[in-house]
Amino acid sequence: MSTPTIAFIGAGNMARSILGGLLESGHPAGSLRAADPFPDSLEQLRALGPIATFTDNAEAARGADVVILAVKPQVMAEALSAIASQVAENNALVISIAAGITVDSMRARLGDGTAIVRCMPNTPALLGCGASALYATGQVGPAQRAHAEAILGAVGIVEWVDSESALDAITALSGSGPAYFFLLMETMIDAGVELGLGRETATVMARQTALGAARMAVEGDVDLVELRRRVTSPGGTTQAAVESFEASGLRDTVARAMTAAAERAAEMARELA
Ligand SMILES: NC(=O)C1=CN([C@@H]2O[C@H](COP(=O)(O)OP(=O)(O)OC[C@H]3O[C@@H](n4cnc5c(N)ncnc54)[C@H](OP(=O)(O)O)[C@@H]3O)[C@@H](O)[C@H]2O)C=CC1
Ligand SMILES: O=C(O)[C@@H]1CCC=N1
Repeated sequence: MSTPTIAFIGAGNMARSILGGLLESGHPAGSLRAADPFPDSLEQLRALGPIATFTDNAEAARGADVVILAVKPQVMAEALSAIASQVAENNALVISIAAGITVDSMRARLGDGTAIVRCMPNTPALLGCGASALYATGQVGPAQRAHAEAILGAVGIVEWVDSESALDAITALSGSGPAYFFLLMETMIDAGVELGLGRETATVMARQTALGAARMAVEGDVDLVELRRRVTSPGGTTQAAVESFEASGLRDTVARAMTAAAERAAEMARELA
């Protein structure tokens, strides 16, 4: 597979993590560029490697094989208009990581024939352990598909989905998901403090417990129910806690929260169309 020239439009958190992963995986810096109106963000990217940077989106997109849209949904329309003619000229693959920006709304600004991949990554991409779901339009060829998979694969696992609407559910699960785990950890720390622990001790123990649990969930091939069973001694402390969670409706609470996230993704798609 030839090395594609990749242009990032938007040089914020997600661009930084994906670009950093590409450099670490051996992608040559000379084939990477980025644009952002704010020089400070560009400087942070240049600290990762000698990439070309621009304050003009069209200049960054000129001649690129892949253009990655890593801006907030609210500025997407402006960014799409800026890159449209460069994308058409070069038959570039456009990858959008923005929540709630549909293929249709991108096509309206880029043209119907544009090869588009919509992607939903997550912030653990910063550490190379992200989870990204990808959806490709019919215009995306096999080589472009392989490029998209290699780019997001540089910062974690990649799953293809075969319907665009699945991305709303993915956003609710893994896109927003890291925040759910952080919230649970915050509440565990607060509860530990209520039970008499110092905040520092509670924080250290909660963080390491999350790390240990996550590694057990991912690294072994034991299913989650069995892993939970192994912690739960009959009539013991874990059973008391889990019964309390179940009685409080934890499963419904999580399902309602994820439904709210998925509905918000669909609503953003309508607002930003
Ligand atoms: N954060 C997350 O957990 C996830 C985010 N996403 C999606 O990723 C996208 C980027 O998010 P994130 O990296 O967190 O956001 P950031 O705000 O960190 O990055 C966006 C960058 O784009 C810059 N920018 C603003 N206007 C323009 C413009 N017209 N042209 C080019 N660049 C511009 C911003 O500058 P300034 O900040 O100064 O405005 C900022 O540096 C969003 O669409 C989001 O939906 C997807 C999955 C997970
Ligand atoms: O909260 C958001 O809208 C973005 C998308 C997924 C994570 N952050």
